[in-house]
Amino acid sequence: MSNLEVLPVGAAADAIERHLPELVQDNVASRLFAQDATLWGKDAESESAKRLAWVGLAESSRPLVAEIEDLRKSLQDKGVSRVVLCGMGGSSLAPEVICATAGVPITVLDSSQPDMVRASVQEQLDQTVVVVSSKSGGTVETDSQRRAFVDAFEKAGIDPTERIVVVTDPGSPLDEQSRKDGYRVFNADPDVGGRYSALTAFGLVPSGLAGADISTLLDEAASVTERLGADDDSNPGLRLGAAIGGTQPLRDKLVFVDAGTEAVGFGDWVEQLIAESTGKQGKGLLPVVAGQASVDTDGQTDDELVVHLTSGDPGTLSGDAVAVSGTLGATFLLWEVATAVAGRLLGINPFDQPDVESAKEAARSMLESGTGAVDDPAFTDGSIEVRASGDFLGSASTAADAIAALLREVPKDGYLAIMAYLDRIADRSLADVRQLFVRSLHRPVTFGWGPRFLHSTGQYHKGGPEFGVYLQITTEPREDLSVPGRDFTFGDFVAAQAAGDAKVLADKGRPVLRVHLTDTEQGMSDLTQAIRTATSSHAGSQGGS
Ligand SMILES: O=P(O)(O)OC[C@H]1O[C@](O)(CO)[C@@H](O)[C@@H]1O
Repeated sequence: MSNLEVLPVGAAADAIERHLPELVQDNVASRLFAQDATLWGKDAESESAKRLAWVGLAESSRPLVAEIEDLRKSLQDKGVSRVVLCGMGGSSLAPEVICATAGVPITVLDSSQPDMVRASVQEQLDQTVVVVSSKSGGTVETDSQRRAFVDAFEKAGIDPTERIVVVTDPGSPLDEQSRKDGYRVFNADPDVGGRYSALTAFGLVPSGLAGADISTLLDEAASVTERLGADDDSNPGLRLGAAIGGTQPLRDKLVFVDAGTEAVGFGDWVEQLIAESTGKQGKGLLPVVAGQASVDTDGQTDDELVVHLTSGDPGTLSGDAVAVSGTLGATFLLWEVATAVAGRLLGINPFDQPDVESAKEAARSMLESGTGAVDDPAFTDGSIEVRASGDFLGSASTAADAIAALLREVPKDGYLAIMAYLDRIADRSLADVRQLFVRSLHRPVTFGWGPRFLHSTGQYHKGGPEFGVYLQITTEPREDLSVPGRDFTFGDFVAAQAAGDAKVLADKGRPVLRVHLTDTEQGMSDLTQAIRTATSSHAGSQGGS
């Protein structure tokens, strides 16, 4: 495989032709690799100045390799071979892709859903090392997961400081407390933001401990650093940035299709990078992670650009699309450059996430007051409680009618976001409903597991264009779980996160339908049936298939 290829057709090719001369003339690539913070305008300068060190990680992360490999060996000598990663968004998405692509096992716990936490905490503790990753050290999901593991190790008579490794920024509350308590701490480069941190300790420590070849990953990024920093119209980073951020009219939905890439689950990583970097000030690009679903590309809409993730020859491309191939390390760096370039073309700061805090604040206040997550349902249909913001429900009295009413709210340039606060391993079949909605709506449909998506597309939902419509799915945990040392349980917390996010969206006037499953198994079956009924009636009403 070549180490990096960007092949555009249609609107993507036009965008490159239109923008490349200026990007080259303005020395955007060389300035980016010189960490020039002025590339995104005055307002973005102070944030950008402390968020550009990712351009040099292929070299600056090199010393970590030996440290991580030594630690892996010493753990293996003690029979510790199971790696669990506790972290959200940029603190866990890259290791998940690196390990899946390398075919090495890792358990990524990026949820506050009690059943998921319990499953991770209870399994093979005697063989487990836990990496607790948090740049800020303040993410409540990660802190709660850490507390659960410390408690479990202590109850099993295992010294937590022997089995928990911390990755965080120097000087974070987590850094100071962990060092004081005697934990092994890896500090990450503080001048790299979470979603750009794939090649920092956040990406390398958990992946290296799990057995991935992190030295080669850095070699792959190093091999393309010169090309990506060149003020040249063959620069794949400039080309991809122009393709995704410079179409006219803007194709602001990027449909990521797995077209043979060897990078397993790459869409989930690039989704956070693009959504959280560009979705703000009412603008942004919405990643739609379609996997291998051709239904998303059969009826490409005029605001979609298809991104084929390939491992080489993409075959004959049609429509408005771009094919991208490359080694994993090279492709991480390519997309980071492309997102920074697209941010310049879109006129936004690609390094802040101003709207994420609003949902965290809403969740905190609900936890403290113990209200909000339990407002009365509009009605209950069997095992499904139905709540809605706004008055779109009308006379709906069944879950199917409520969903059909929500579908009628999707604007012609809008999208539907499904946000499922369930166990993404045990309940993974629920993700299949996305395609039913795509077939019926013929509009982009995203599916995110909660609370994981809050650290990815969540910024876009709240700060991006106001044409989203939201279906939130929550459930009663099979069994709740306390958070040691806190006055709330994981069940309280995930309910408050869902209610808080729904409130922030509703306060922005967005249509939000909240379906709560009072029994997970029965509820998933009833909900899937209701979705089938609603999507077929919606398709019928549109004269569609
Ligand atoms: O690494 P931290 O500080 O726990 O943050 C986790 C994630 O939450 C966010 O800060 C907000 O979603 C992301 O940018 C980040 O990757």
